[in-house]
Amino acid sequence: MVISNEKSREKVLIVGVDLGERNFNIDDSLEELEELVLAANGEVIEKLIQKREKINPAYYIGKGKANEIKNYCYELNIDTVVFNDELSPAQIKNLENIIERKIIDRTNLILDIFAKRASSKEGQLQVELAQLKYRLPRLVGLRDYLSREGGGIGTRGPGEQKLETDRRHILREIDNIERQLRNIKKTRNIKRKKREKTDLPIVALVGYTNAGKSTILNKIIELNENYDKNKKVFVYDMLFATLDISLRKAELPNGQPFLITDTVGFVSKLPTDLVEAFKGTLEEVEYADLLLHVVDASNENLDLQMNTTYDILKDLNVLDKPIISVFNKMDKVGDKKLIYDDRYADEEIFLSAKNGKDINRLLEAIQENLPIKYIDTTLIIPYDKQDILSYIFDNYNVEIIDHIDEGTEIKVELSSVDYKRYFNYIKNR
Ligand SMILES: Nc1nc2c(ncn2[C@@H]2O[C@H](COP(=O)(O)OP(=O)(O)OP(=O)(O)O)[C@@H](O)[C@H]2O)c(=O)[nH]1
Ligand SMILES: [Mg+2]
Repeated sequence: MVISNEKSREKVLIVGVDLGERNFNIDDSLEELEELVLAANGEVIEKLIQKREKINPAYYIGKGKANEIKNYCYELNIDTVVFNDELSPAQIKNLENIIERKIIDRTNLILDIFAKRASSKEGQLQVELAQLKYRLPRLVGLRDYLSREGGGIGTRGPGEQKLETDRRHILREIDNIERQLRNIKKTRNIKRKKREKTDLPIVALVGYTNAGKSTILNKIIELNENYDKNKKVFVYDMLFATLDISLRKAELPNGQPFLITDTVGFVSKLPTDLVEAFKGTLEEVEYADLLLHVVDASNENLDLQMNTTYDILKDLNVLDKPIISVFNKMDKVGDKKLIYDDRYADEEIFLSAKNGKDINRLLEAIQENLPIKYIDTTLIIPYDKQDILSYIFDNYNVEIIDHIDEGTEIKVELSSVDYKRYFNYIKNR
């Protein structure tokens, strides 16, 4: 049980149904639900499991069990009851009528967490859209707490703003958001085209929620900021004027510049609607040259979490990219033997994001696995720089365009390292 000192946490009772399915462990699943509740600023006071042959279409659980929950809520001073699956509008309404507490299902809970975490404009719009679509058929069941100020879990939009409750307003808002998203997509395609011209390799961090993706990203950026103090790498700043903020600049030990992007964490039983909604933000994964699959090695459900991530990556059609599995939080593992089945990784690396040396090892692993990219470039090499010209002739297929006053004009596909090295000689840069 989670003990919290924060008085403001909502008191939550969680409920799961065990249908005895193979490959499904109700205890693991509820443990994860408890972590999700915590992430949504709730505190789990009690858990209930009901074994059933099938889900009750009217109440999800049995009607008798619902009455039992009502009593628990009264005795334990529970604010909110969270169910481990998505509930139909009718189930929510019926449960509310009996239990007389706020009823939240797994989908709504996950939407709530995503609403808190979405940071980009697009991510926020996508979450809000998914929330409004979820809410539309459930307005009757969700009663008055939806419109209440500070209604807690399940009532907050991105940035904690209050979500719309009027049906006609919701429909108009859905239209409005969909239009905004179409525009963002257009802009993104234009930006991507610009980026493809410079063609820096992209590394995407993917993995289960709480695995340590953002921590690793921040450590890599920090390391690079330390390098940057001694080096003036104006090239980047210029490139970055045209990039999304979700893509950050970094450099490998050999000087190769690359872009790195964080993604939203995956969770199991991710509602299908939300997977669709998030395909947009996960689009960077589709354009990545290498995936860092971050896993929390200290988590009991390591294998389940890795499989969940791989299922989503399979869905996105990206399993053929180079993948490095990063087993993070090794400081918490101790002597425990890790049991998992990692079919898709090209390399596995074990580390602790908090350790700077480990981050250096990770950068080396990226360097080894990152496919080299070549960039179509036109250079003008001054006549007094014959050494550069001969280096390029020795290492590339070169097409001589012209001999002009400033030097020899050549066309060549440079590796990104050389692109950076000879940046000063690029024509019309
Ligand atoms: N002990 C330990 N804790 C870590 C390590 N790396 C990250 N953490 C902690 O794990 C928690 C989650 O880290 P995040 O970087 O936010 O995880 P994330 O994968 O970005 O999570 P989502 O954004 O929710 O998907 C934080 O409290 C980190 O401080 C590690 O190597 N060791
Ligand atoms: Mg994160």
